[in-house]
Amino acid sequence: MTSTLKISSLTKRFDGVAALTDVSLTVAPGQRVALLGHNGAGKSTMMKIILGLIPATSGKVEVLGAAPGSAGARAGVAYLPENAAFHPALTGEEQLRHYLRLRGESPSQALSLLGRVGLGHAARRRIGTYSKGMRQRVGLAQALIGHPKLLVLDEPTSGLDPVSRRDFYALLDGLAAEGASILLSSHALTEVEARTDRILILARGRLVAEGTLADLRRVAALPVAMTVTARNGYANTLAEALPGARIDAAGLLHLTCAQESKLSMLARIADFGTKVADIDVVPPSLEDIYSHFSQREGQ
Ligand SMILES: Nc1ncnc2c1ncn2[C@@H]1O[C@H](COP(=O)(O)OP(=O)(O)OP(=O)(O)O)[C@@H](O)[C@H]1O
Repeated sequence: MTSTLKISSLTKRFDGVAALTDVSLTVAPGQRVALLGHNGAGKSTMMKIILGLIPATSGKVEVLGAAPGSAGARAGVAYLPENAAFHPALTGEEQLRHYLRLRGESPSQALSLLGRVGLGHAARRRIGTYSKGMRQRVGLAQALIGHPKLLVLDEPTSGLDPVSRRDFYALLDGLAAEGASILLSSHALTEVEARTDRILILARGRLVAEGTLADLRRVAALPVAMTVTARNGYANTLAEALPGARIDAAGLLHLTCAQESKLSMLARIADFGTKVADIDVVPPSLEDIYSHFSQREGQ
C-alpha cells in the first residue's frame, strides 16, 4: 500500500537549535496516528514541514508522493490548528461558504459539510454564539473541504469537555474508515490511547518510540501491577507470602511484577484458592509508557 506520508531522516535546525533530528516514519491510508511529546519536542515543527510552511534542514518528506507545499500535496492535505479562529459575526454556513469559494469549490456544499460534523442545526447561528467544541467542528468542516487524504490536527481536542472530545474522535473514526489518514498531536494521553492506531513519541526532536500501544508496552517492558482482594482475615497471610505486596487502607493488596513473570505470579496467587476473592491485573498505561520513553531522553 502506498504511504500517505513518508518521512526519512528528517532534521530541522533553527539557528543552532535542533528541533528535529533524524526522524523517519510512514503513515498509511486510513491510519490514525498520535504524535506525543513534551512542550518543545518538535511536534509543531514536524507539522509545519509536512504542510510545506517551513523547509527541512535535511532529509526527505513525501506527502501523497509529492513534495510538501507542492500543488499535489496541498490538494490532499488539510490542517486544523489548536485554536481555530473564525469571524464571530458570520454564521457557520457563511464562514464555510467563504472557505469553499476561496478553495474554488461550490459554496452549496456548506450545509452538507456542517451536517457531517454535527453542526447542521447551528448552521444559521453566528459563530460568536458557538461553544469551543462547536468552533473546533467548524474547523474540521473547513478541513474536510476537497476530501483531504491527510488531516494534520494540532491538539484538536484541547479545551474540549469529555463529551465533545468523544464526539470529535467519533468524527475522526468515520473519516479514517473512509480512508483518510490522521496525524494529530495531543497532550491528552488517555483519549489518544483509546482512539488512535499508532503512537509516535518525540523527545527533544528525536522519535524515541513508535508503534501500537501493544508494541510500546512490549518495548518499554514496564512492570505489571496487580490488585488482590483477600477473603476476610487472609490479607496478612497473602501479604507475607507475596514478595513486595503492600496492603492499603481498604485492605486490598498491591504488588507489581515483571511482564515475563505475570503468569507465574498469577499461578502463585491462585494457589491460595479460596483465600483469594479477586485479582485485577493492570497493564502499564500510556502515561506510564510515555514517561518511560520521555524520561529516558532526560525529560
Ligand atoms: N521559528 C523558530 N525559531 C527558533 N526556534 C524555534 C522556532 N520554532 C520552534 N523552535 C524551537 O524548536 C523546538 C521545537 O518546537 P516545536 O514548536 O516544534 O515544539 P512542540 O512539540 O510543538 O511544542 P508545544 O507542545 O509546546 O507546541 C523548540 O526548542 C522551539 O523553541
